[in-house]
Amino acid sequence: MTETDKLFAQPRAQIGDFAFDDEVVRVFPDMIKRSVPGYPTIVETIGLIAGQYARPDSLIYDLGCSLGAATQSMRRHVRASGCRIMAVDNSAPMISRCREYLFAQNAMVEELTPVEVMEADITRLALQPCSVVVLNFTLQFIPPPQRLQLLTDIHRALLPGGLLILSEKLAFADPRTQQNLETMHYVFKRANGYSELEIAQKRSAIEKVMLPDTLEAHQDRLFKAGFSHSHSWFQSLNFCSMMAHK
Ligand SMILES: Nc1ncnc2c1ncn2[C@@H]1O[C@H](C[S@+](CC[C@H]([NH3+])C(=O)[O-])CC(=O)[O-])[C@@H](O)[C@H]1O
Ligand SMILES: O=C(O)C(=O)Cc1ccccc1
Repeated sequence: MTETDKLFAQPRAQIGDFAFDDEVVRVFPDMIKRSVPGYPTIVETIGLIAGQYARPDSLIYDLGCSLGAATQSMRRHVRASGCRIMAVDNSAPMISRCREYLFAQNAMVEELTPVEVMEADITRLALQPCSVVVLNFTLQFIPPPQRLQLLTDIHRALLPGGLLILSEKLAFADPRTQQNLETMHYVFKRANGYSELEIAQKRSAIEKVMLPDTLEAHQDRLFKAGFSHSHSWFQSLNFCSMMAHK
């Protein structure tokens, strides 16, 4: 069983930068569900989309896999023969718990797509030819100057007809839109039991390490990286998921 997220419940004298350490890993499933509107739908639908685009005998990457939620969904939906999923994250505690969860899934469900779990920095990975790549709320944690290179590397590794699924928190150029959706995101968190203090302290912790782009910036960058076509397929408040075609 996973714990309830109370990480930011007590007042802190100083708020350090948010990191995917042991403390966060212990509460992560609860934290992400209560913080990201639409997360369960996005995870389930990533499985469906991957099932449609996975080619026989090809690789699927889940980059910044955390506890492997998207990987678990894809393993249930991908039916193409000879496919293998590579789940990658650079947080050692995430990776070790991700392995436990996937092992538990093996025992419960038959005919799952095989997975390899890897502790690595995705900006330094030599990507192999693949049919599907998932960046489910990962790109927003990559330093902005490295984002185009990562997408270019992903585009190069994708096979013809390959697909990138990219989910992100969005920023909005129009100040009223930004304000409205940011407020509604706080309303969502309040409705999920987070206090004003928890919301404010978490905000300070992530503001320097998680830097959202606008949808337009994402689409321009995807185009520059070589993708021929991209569009969003889901949005709940300021959280969005896109697909980009090779
Ligand atoms: N350079 C990097 N290399 C590898 N991993 C990284 C790097 N930078 C950050 N990460 C990893 O990216 C993940 C982002 S969480 C993804 C949720 C998941 N996709 C999910 O479907 O539940 C999103 C969130 O917490 O909002 C963390 O596990 C980091 O360790
Ligand atoms: O909590 C937030 O405000 C977010 O924007 C999403 C989030 C979810 C989990 C870890 C870091 C950020």
